[in-house]
Amino acid sequence: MSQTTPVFQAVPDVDDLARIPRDLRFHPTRNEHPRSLTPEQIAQFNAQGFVRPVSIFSTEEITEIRNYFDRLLERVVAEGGNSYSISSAHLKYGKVYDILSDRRIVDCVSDLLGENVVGWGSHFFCKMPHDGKSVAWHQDASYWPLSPSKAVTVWLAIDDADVENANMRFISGSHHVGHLTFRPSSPEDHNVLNQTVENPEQYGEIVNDELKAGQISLHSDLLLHGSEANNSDRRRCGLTIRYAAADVRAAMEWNQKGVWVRGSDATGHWTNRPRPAID
Ligand SMILES: O=C(O)CCC(=O)C(=O)O
Ligand SMILES: [Fe+2]
Repeated sequence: MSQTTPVFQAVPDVDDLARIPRDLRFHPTRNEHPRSLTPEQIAQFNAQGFVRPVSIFSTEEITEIRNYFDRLLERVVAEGGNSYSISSAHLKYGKVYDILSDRRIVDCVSDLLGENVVGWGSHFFCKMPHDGKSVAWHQDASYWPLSPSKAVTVWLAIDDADVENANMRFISGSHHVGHLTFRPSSPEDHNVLNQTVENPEQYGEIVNDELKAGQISLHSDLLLHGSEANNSDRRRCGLTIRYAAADVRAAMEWNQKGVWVRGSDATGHWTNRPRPAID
């Protein structure tokens, strides 16, 4: 297997995505005996499209992760990157691979996606104080060359995230309405990504995803969500970690991003690269 890390666009071209046939319907979770989540949390995921908050890392563990991220960000900025440019990080940094494959996180994800799961994405959304960047209302599945839409994002709070420093916000129940129409974001949106769904509140109520550092939320790839600009003096860093059921097919060579984190991938579609040697 090649040891070179392929380079993937964090945000693929809209026209390229439109050419890929995708089944973007919500697939409810049926799991009578969850291992880590409660039956109520499974029901909440099906009804509302998210589960939150779930405590994963202790104060000591998340402090260590935060210190690691601080050093990584310094390195990346010195090389010309920024606080949003660290993506597909599990293919480059062993420490991020370890978080993506952490048993406690994977137990929760597997309760939602089944016994065979790949982890394929890891992207830091680090809002520096007053950096002016928002994340416009969007559905993750709209950005991804994956089908069917059986994918879940774990948002790990590296810093405490709350209304003051612009936590992520969900539109409860919006995962039931299918793939929504969006417009290309305009410069005034100051969007980290490039799609904007208008009038989100017509699809459900806004829920603030306030999390303490070390906690996660999990959301469906069809759930409408976003976040406002961070107008506080506190940083708001989250690590988004993306998972899919192993029977999901990826186009644009995104299968190369996937590592097996639970069970197996009988078809060998996902490349399952080894842990990167450097942290
Ligand atoms: O961190 C944010 O504010 C948005 C992250 C996001 O869009 C996601 O987790 O899918
Ligand atoms: Fe998202």
